[in-house]
Amino acid sequence: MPTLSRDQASDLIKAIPEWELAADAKRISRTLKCRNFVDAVAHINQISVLAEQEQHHPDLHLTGYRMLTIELTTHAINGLSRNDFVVAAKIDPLLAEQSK
Ligand SMILES: C[C@H](O)[C@H](O)[C@H]1CNC2=NC(N)=NC(=O)C2=N1
Repeated sequence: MPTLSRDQASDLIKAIPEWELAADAKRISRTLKCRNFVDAVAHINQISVLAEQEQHHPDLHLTGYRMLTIELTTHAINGLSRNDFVVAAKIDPLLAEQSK
């Protein structure tokens, strides 16, 4: 699984504008404020089903009771692969009604 260069990552992230590329170009993340705690946990559960289907698993951080941060990196290569962008694009519709 090839590691994406910073240039490749900067290009791919244009297709998923809610996501941010880390300064070290090793991960992408999206943070959103959910309606409430139960909604945030529901999103985590939806994402878990997708992650199992894709066999690619994000780091999920639920902080401040309803702030959900989703981080994607490919642990096997300690960097970004195409898979991270594929899974991010599939997560977005699950979060469609949430604010940033
Ligand atoms: C065998 C299995 O597919 C691998 O261990 C997968 C599981 N999910 C994974 N998820 C992420 N984000 N990175 C990985 O390297 C990874 N490896």
